[in-house]
Amino acid sequence: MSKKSLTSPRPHAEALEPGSAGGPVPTSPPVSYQLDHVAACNLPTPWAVFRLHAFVDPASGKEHLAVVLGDVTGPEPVLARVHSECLTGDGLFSQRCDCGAQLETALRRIADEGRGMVLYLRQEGRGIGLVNKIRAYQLQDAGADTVEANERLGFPADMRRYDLCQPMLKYFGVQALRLMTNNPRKVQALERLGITVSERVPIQVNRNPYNEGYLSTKAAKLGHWLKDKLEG
Ligand SMILES: Nc1nc2c(ncn2[C@@H]2O[C@H](COP(=O)(O)OP(=O)(O)OP(=O)(O)O)[C@@H](O)[C@H]2O)c(=O)[nH]1
Ligand SMILES: [Zn+2]
Repeated sequence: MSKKSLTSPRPHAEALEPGSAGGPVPTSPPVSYQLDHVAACNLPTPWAVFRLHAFVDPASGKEHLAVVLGDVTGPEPVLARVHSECLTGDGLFSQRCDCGAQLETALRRIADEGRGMVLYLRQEGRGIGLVNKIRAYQLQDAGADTVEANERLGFPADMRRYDLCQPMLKYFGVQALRLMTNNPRKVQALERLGITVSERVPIQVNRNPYNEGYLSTKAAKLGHWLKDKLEG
């Protein structure tokens, strides 16, 4: 690591507005996002051939994805996951968290039903960015928990925003979600945006020796609904 980054007073976060500091829901008013739908293609996976849609936020240049199966337009609630980017878990098989297993489970469940969507939001590391998440992991390797590590780096526990779900759901004509999550603040944040969450579907997978502490801290400090027993 360079001397400059070691002495940086506050690591630079991603270009997202700060949300709740691990509190109940983001307190700042929802931002009205204009997302551009740029392109769509087939996405063959082991479970189904999805449609992959690329959106761009013109203000920040940030790219977001929707992975869609079947006809999601209309009043029938859509089985959905709002997934925050985790390169280490989603792409590098990291066992430090449950993200990769949750993403796979969500896609598999949607394939089983033949209808649903994953909104893949590019807010890595709960909004602090990839390098800062690795800084946080370094602090966790030295004994901090996931919340303490963020705070020691000068960040709130969770900087994510969900405002950009609105234009994505509007694009597809989705009216209500059956949301796969264990995060009560995610449900509250979406409902605060006027998005109907008709059902919260638990998605508790891949508890292992490497993420045991991480999951316990999420339950204790971030209020996640996590029970000891895992689902399939
Ligand atoms: N800052 C930080 N971010 C992390 C850490 N572990 C995972 N993440 C990020 O956390 C996000 C996933 O959030 P989680 O808190 O695991 O889960 P959630 O999306 O709030 O809730 P679920 O819907 O139940 O999965 C991704 O953006 C990960 O990159 C960590 O130790 N520190
Ligand atoms: Zn993760």
